Amino acid sequence: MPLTLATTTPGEPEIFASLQGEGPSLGRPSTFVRLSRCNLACEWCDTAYTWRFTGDNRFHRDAMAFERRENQVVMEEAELAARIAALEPDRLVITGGEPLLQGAALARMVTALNTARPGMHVEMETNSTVAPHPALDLLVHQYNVSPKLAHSGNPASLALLPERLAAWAADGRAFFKFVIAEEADLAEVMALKDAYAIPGNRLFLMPEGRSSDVIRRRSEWLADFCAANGLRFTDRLHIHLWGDTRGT
Ligand SMILES: Nc1nc2[nH]cc(C(=O)O)c2c(=O)[nH]1
Ligand code: SF4
Ligand SMILES: [Mg+2]
Repeated sequence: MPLTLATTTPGEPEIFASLQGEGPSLGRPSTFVRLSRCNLACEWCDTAYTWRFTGDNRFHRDAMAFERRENQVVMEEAELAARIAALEPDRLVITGGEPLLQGAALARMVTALNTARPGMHVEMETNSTVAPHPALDLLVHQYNVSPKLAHSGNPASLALLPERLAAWAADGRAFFKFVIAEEADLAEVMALKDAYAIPGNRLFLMPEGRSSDVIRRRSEWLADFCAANGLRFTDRLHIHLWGDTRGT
């Protein structure tokens, strides 16, 4: 089975070289691949074009519906590996949507990539709910794990899976990245940190926002909270640089 990618414009797969805008690798030149589909539905999702297709009426604050045909493109693993190998960065960020939903195909793609371009650093963005396919797990250097809090609108029974959270907490490759919109979200993070013994040096807080202004406003109190509690702060560099646009 090939991979289903998101698109920048109809028919064009979302594969691009940029700077990692979030988390422990912020600022590093990286090639991004965005896969389509997600098993969650966050109210403030900034990539709803990966999952909120016509007929899907799960709540989203923009209530946008996307035509599946214009927003998905299917690609063979070898073709994707060749496109990544042809770009400059020696780091790959696989994102979505929820990329681990396509774990077996991703394992085949990264295996091909390792032949075409040995030494690539492979970083995976995930919403925390899907166990990595065992073959893929052997090929990933870093996970950026973003469990979704109550303000995402997802029921905790879908978004916060104890077995998964415990597994990520125990994996030194996994960096947690919580999206924070309100000060009320902080108590929820601290409870998860305690419950799963997540070390502060692997726990990032990131302001929710799709514009520089909103991110800046929330950063003021969020950065103070991080400093006072031994947690890491991450900006959303790509939003400041390029705004909320596909392919950046
Ligand atoms: N530059 C850049 N950095 C990112 N880090 C995580 C991203 C994502 O959408 O998962 C992302 C993205 O879309 N662009
Ligand atoms: S988990 Fe990520 S891709 Fe899925 S709905 Fe939430 S923010 Fe969007
Ligand atoms: Mg994003």
